[in-house]
Amino acid sequence: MSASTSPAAARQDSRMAPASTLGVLATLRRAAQVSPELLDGLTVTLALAVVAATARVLVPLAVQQTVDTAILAPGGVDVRRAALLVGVAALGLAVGAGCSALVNVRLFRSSEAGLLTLRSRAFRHVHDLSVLTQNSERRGSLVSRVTSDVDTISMFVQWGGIMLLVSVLQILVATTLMAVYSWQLTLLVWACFLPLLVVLPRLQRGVNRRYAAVREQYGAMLGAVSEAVVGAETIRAYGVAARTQRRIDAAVAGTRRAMVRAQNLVAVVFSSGVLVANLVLAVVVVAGTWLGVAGDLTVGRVLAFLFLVQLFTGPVQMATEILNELQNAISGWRRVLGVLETPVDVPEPGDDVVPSPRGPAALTFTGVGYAYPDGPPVLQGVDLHVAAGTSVAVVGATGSGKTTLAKLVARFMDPTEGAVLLDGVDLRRIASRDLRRRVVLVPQEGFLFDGTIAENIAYGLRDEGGDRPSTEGSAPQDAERVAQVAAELGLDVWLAELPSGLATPVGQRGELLSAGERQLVALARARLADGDLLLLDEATSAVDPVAEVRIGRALRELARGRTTLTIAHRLSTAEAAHLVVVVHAGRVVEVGTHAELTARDGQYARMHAAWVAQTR
Ligand SMILES: Nc1ncnc2c1ncn2[C@@H]1O[C@H](COP(=O)(O)OP(=O)(O)OP(=O)(O)O)[C@@H](O)[C@H]1O
Repeated sequence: MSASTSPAAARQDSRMAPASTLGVLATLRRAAQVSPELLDGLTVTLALAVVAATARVLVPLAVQQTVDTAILAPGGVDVRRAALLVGVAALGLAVGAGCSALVNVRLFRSSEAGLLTLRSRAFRHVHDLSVLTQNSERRGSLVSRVTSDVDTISMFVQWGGIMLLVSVLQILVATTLMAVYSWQLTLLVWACFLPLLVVLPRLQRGVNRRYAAVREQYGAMLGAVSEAVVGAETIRAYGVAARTQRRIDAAVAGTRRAMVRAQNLVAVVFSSGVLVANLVLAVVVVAGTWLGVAGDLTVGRVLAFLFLVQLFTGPVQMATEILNELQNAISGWRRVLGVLETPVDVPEPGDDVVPSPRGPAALTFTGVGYAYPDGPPVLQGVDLHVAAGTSVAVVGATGSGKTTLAKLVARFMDPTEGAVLLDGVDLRRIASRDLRRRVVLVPQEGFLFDGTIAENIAYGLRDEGGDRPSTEGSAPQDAERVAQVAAELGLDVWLAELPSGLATPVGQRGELLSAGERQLVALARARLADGDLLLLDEATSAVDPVAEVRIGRALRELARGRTTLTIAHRLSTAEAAHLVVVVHAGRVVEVGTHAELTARDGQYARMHAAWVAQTR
């Protein structure tokens, strides 16, 4: 659990202004608080950058001095002085290059360290956000905040920030030197550049907009292509290849159009920079010569001006480009800081924490109500007691609130009213490490990771310390335990049929296994996790009769001796449970044994009669 997710941190976060409303400086300040490494040794880096920028002005200075005081010296060419000046300039340039390299290395180090902290804090926080927030926030955008937004920031921090500084410094130093040589010519140079300074930022914003359109079109193209690949079977089965092709062609054409539009504008921006630079050179030559003839300017100074103008053009163009990058980085920072500020809605207990030791688990709902954010109540006034070691089947129409009930027990979110108690203790007072050890949820579609069956089962292993499940399962004792639970659940016959048994790869999300086989792996994983309270969301997907028998056997074995709450989609599960709970429109409307409820003329009796008529 990261420091940022403690209740105190969350409270502190909620007192601060949200990141999305912060100005540029405030965003940078807060970013520096989150990643203090970014400021490591910044003063030295800045000093080195100043030296590097100043060193570049040495060439024009040396040219002027060499021409005016060595080549055109009153007593004839002074070779020694010329050599000395060139030597000093070369030395200065070498020192400048060294400083520049050091600046890069130092910036790279501090920014990598800072961004590592930022990325890992953001990732851990995303992980700590409730399942609810992750759903509503769209997982994709959360992932992009942790990856591409941090990359945008990284681009700016590693390159843009310092280049902006160096560019501005270079412009200042070059202007100062130009002013010393000739204020008239300096004014002329600035007069030529000013329109560019006004127009460039606008053009640059246009370029940004057009590149945003390119990214959008590119995303649409990727979406169309990947959908066609994933849905290849359906496309072939329905003979809609031509239609799909047209969609892809349109997306490709859209990307091309957007790209051409963006590139056209880039060409305009680039050419206008070159045009102005050349224009300024011409102006300097003409005006410089004129001033020279009038006796106001030496040959060396005119030549130095030509070099200085070169030093001026690059930074002007670069600074506008970097200012844009700064805008992107600032919005990236705001988004990442926004993630860090999202309060954790299932906070860890504070001082009121109560230990929850292993052992038979009793579950109680007292006056539980729940509404999803901005939604109507989906559970109301739920009172229920499940005795330790018993099995409960929750039944009800689709959308009645069964899964929500189970999610509250797993503490994916907290009830908006009332409380859920484990052995009489409110879940909000139980440390998540204890809760995860005691409550194990088997979702309808257990997620399988790319790896072998054994590795996937081993996700159920817990470290001795408690909460971190082991993913390797490679230690000999782990492999033994994996094989043992597989045997206990009666999976050895199935595993023996597979080419590599437990070492069989499952593919991404388990796509190499059938739906029934994936369930078997998920059940073995839950068995290894060995909780006291089992939450089973019964799979609705149909499996073949052999798999059905295997799953049934594994389920019975898994549930033996544990408190079990099953969201039952098959009424046969309800028949076998100790207690049946009927949920209707968010309320518990009937509770009793199967026999009791069928004897009543209630909702369960009607559901059961309909099911019997359908299946038997
Ligand atoms: N993440 C969510 N955000 C907003 N509303 C939700 C969310 N999940 C479920 N709901 C709503 O809550 C209600 C209860 O849903 P729930 O999944 O608990 O029903 P269920 O009985 O498990 O249904 P099913 O048998 O189809 O799985 C539904 O109206 C559903 O639309």
